Amino acid sequence: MSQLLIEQPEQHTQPIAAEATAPEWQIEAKRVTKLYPKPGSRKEPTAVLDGFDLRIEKGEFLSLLGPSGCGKSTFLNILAGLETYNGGAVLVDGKRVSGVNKNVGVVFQGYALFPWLTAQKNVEVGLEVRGIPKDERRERAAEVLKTVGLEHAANRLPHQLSGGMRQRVAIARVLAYEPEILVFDEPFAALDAQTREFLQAELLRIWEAGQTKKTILFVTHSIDEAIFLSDRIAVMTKAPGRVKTIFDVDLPRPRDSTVRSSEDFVHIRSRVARILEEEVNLGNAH
Ligand SMILES: Nc1ncnc2c1ncn2[C@@H]1O[C@H](COP(=O)(O)OP(=O)(O)OP(=O)(O)O)[C@@H](O)[C@H]1O
Repeated sequence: MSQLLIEQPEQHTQPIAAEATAPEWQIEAKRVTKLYPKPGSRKEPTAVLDGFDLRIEKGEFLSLLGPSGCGKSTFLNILAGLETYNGGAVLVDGKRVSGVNKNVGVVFQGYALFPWLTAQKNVEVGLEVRGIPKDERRERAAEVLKTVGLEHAANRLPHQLSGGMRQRVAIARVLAYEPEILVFDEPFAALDAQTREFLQAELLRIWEAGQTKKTILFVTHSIDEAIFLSDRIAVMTKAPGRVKTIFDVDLPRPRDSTVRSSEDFVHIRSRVARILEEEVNLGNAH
């Protein structure tokens, strides 16, 4: 008993108010290092991430911006359990990431749909590998296709869908198995500007309507996309990447496209652009 008291003294002395307001970190990256072998050399690896620190709260929408090659996708892949890392720690719900976590859903830029399966079946397949019974699979897939506005296209094959529709199927597939965390790697980069803005608004609508908000890590090259969507934006340094500056996006929610022309939006855009340009220019100087 006395040992227990010695090991946990803070729990008895912390004020209750401080405990109630302490953020609940769902994702924690602490001093993460990732090395890749240099092409042509086995001995000298290159650091892609070095001292990468980031904390994301439960239910938060955080975007990651940074110069090309700074390690954004690398971190996303580490978080999803698709890549290993060499130093530091990446924790999800306080547990070290080791291998693919079924609580993390990933949406990539390429739609990665099976071309021979209908939209409905493409969504169902993700549920099948998770052992969901057939009837429930069918029901859930139809439900999420409705959520993303594609119930009319459920029986179409991917080649019969536009790029934006295909990306909505990819999002539906991930939403169907209800992960708590969603990670997006430039999901709208290949789409035309109009479809891109439409899907950004759709993504916000779906996320804001969720009973329990999912935690989102969103990798993008677009400052406007990051501002429109996010609670916070983390700007990375050039490689070896680490988080350089974090911006709070204090724009009211729910957001619609009118927010893009607001004074606050324009103001934060210039602040983020200045920090990002510093890094891009540093990269170009070498
Ligand atoms: N499997 C790999 N083996 C060796 N090097 C790799 C591997 N994957 C990525 N890299 C290198 O790591 C660096 C970071 O890549 P990453 O894709 O994470 O950057 P990024 O910030 O997402 O880039 P972009 O914005 O251009 O998509 C790049 O120089 C890339 O060439």
